[in-house]
Amino acid sequence: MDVMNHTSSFLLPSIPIDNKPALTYALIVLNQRLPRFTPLLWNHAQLRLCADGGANRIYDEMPDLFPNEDPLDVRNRYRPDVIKGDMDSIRTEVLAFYKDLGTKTVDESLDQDTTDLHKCIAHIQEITPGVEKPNWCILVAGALGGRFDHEIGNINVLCRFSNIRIVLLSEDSLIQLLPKSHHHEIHILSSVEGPHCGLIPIGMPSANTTTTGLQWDLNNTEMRFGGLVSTSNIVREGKITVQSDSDLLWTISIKN
Ligand SMILES: Nc1ncnc2c1ncn2[C@@H]1O[C@H](COP(=O)(O)OP(=O)(O)OP(=O)(O)O)[C@@H](O)[C@H]1O
Ligand SMILES: Cc1ncc(C[n+]2csc(CCO)c2C)c(N)n1
Repeated sequence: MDVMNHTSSFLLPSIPIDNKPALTYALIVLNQRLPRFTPLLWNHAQLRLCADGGANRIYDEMPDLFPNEDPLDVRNRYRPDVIKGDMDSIRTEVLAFYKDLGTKTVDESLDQDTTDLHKCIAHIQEITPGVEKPNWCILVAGALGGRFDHEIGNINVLCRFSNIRIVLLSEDSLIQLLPKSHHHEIHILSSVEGPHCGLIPIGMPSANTTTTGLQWDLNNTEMRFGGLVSTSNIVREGKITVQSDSDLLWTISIKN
């Protein structure tokens, strides 16, 4: 089985040249308080989208992250490529501001069956033919914490688009899906992440998961909700390996 490599190098100010795998990033900003490292993610990304009210966050909160600069300069510098959603949360003046700067806006208010995050991922899929390839990765800022139904909706997007690398981020943790189709090697950047971590079966139990590099490794272990799920685990080595018969969520704490 092929190995899929993972590192959180998007949390570093500059991505090391020898970094493997070398990924191309897109960023989606959600309608939650911006993590402090959002400008970093923005600079790494080739494509930047706001999900509906996420545009208010860029408009209101990016200037707060640069207190010594004129807010207008900051807003002009951080211009999203696309704003997409059902457009019930973006404020009129924010929409007008970014339209004037040339941002593409897509109003999908007729679709009340998928979330704004889902709409943004589907949009990236439409305009980026190679996004399912393993060298693409979509970063989602503001996906965790806040309303529980939104969090679960965001996690459901990981399952719905399980063929695309997607990383859900908040100020203090990240979540990604480890598909059962691969063995996984997670290269830990201990300056920015860990040591707290978790491995969680999603959608169905896992009959068989084996890991190395954790304080409480799994050894052909069964995990299921109502039984064992691996929360409050601790990263012990620089490389974590995971193999499982089911898709799992990997989560690790982000240092501040
Ligand atoms: N509190 C939150 N926690 C996690 N994600 C959130 C939260 N609030 C918004 N989001 C994410 O940001 C996206 C855009 O948010 P927005 O508030 O514009 O959505 P919405 O469609 O108006 O939500 P709703 O109608 O359910 O309140 C959502 O689709 C969701 O993915
Ligand atoms: C069974 C079911 N539950 C909830 C919704 C509502 N909903 C889900 S996504 C969405 C859009 C949010 O921007 C809305 C309103 C639905 N349609 N179907």
